[in-house]
Amino acid sequence: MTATVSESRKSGFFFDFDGTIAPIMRDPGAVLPVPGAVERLQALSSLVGRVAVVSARPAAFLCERFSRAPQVALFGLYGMQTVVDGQVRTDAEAEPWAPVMRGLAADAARDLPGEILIEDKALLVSLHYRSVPALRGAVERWASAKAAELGLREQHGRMVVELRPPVERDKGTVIAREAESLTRAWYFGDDISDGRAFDVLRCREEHDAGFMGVSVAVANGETGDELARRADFTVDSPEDTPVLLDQVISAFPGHPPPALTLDG
Ligand SMILES: O=P(O)(O)OC[C@H]1O[C@H](O[C@H]2O[C@H](CO)[C@@H](O)[C@H](O)[C@H]2O)[C@H](O)[C@@H](O)[C@@H]1O
Repeated sequence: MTATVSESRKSGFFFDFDGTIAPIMRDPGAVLPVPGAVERLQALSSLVGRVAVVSARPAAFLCERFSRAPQVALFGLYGMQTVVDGQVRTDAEAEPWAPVMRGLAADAARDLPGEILIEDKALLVSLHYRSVPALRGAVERWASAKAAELGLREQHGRMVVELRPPVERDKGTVIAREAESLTRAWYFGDDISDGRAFDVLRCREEHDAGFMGVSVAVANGETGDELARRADFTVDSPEDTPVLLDQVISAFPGHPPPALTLDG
């Protein structure tokens, strides 16, 4: 903590959304940040050089959830979307894939059982089997075949398989770029895709003696303990992330943590 406080303007805090600062629920559209998370991120953003949310959610969804934290940077669809001056910008390399992804969402609706929730995020299609875990194998086989047929990338997550365009964007590439000018970077995540950000921080540390990366895993039985074993710290649930952030915030002189509120 001291190392971060002493180089606060060259420090960054980066957060995954679902399962890290938001609870896991059956209906993705109903998810809000856990109580106090938005306030903690906003408070941090006035103390350090960079605070950002790096998620597979669309940037527009993140804009709604973080409207009360205007200094927090938002990266959606694994970095294929960014928000600049309140406007969502989509990666020029990814955009031409929109028709392919539209067709894919239609194929999924036609081919997969009705219990599979198809989340069509324009440039990313998520196939959720949370309500019928027994269909995991069938969904994964369908997704792999489609990825091979259309030249797409597969990303596995918590009771979900996602398909996306083959562009070089993931949580690791976002963190590598965002942390370039920083000497301290913290990343909080709960899922397989967050491992890429952990890797980038570890690699940068190995090659840059002046850099310190801190990986924080939010434990859960679905991802297993692989991410937690690679983390510097582990918290037990998304609700515990604001508690850890309180410790970080209170390490800054004259900055007691903000009061928890119940509306996220
Ligand atoms: O990068 P993230 O912010 O972690 O987003 C990853 C995916 O999160 C969401 O799915 C997960 O959370 C859902 C809501 O709690 C849950 O129903 C689902 O089973 C989880 O996989 C989101 O719906 C996806 O679009 C994101 O890709």
